[in-house]
Amino acid sequence: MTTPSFVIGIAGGTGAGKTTVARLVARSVGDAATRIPLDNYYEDLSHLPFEEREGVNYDHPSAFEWELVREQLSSLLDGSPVEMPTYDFEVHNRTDETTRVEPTEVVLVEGIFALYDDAVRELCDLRLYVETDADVRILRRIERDVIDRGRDLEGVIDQYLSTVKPMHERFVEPTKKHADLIVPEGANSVAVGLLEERVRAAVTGTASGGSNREPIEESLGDRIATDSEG
Ligand SMILES: Nc1ncnc2c1ncn2[C@@H]1O[C@H](COP(=O)(O)OP(=O)(O)O)[C@@H](O)[C@H]1O
Ligand SMILES: Nc1ccn([C@@H]2O[C@H](COP(=O)(O)O)[C@@H](O)[C@H]2O)c(=O)n1
Repeated sequence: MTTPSFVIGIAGGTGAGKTTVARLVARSVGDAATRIPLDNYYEDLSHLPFEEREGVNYDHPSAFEWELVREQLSSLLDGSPVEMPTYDFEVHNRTDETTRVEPTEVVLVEGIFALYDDAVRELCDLRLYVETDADVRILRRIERDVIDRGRDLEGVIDQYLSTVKPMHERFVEPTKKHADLIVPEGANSVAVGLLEERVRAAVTGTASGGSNREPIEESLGDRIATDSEG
């Protein structure tokens, strides 16, 4: 049985580069890492017709099934596999299928609200906030939503102005204060390289310290005291 030893939370605005960072970092340790995209945990809206699902505010924390996120992450950290929901952006709903996720050494939880929920944050050893300017993010999003998510330009712009932008400012950006590290631009090669080294060390068991399950005062306490003694 594998019990994950290193959990990374990757938050940031839409289009910031969270998924790209998570993919690159996960790839560097192959099967030893699992990605948990929080998008898969949008509430099941099967009870609503498509036209109503189209109008939902998907950038409010209440759009997510947090109980399921907490439950499945805890199971993985206890070494048990989970049946992760899957999401279809074209129909604004979960699919009927789930993906079996086995616990691995490294777990990467990524999504706009990866640092929002207290319990989820507590489960993370390293918390990242990917920070990219809003103009770059909207340009990336337009391209992605039109090409990959079956949206039209007018709809993407309307959604951005009515919910995505205000919710980002109200709920997503403030979670930056919970980050241990801020990653500029997304797939920033220096940051990704350092993260790759850190997860490789976690997998080979050579990592020293740096776990946030231990409060900073405890992990750095001696060094802070020594430094202040001059
Ligand atoms: N540093 C970067 N420079 C240029 N493009 C990037 C960078 N990081 C990510 N991207 C691109 O931006 C787009 C959005 O990235 P993605 O990882 O899907 O964002 P998020 O998961 O935060 O919504 C993708 O097309 C990705 O290839
Ligand atoms: N049916 C949905 C569900 C979510 N969204 C948008 O996805 C964004 C989060 O995903 P990122 O990969 O961009 O981080 C979020 O901003 C939602 O607006 C959607 O458009 N439709």
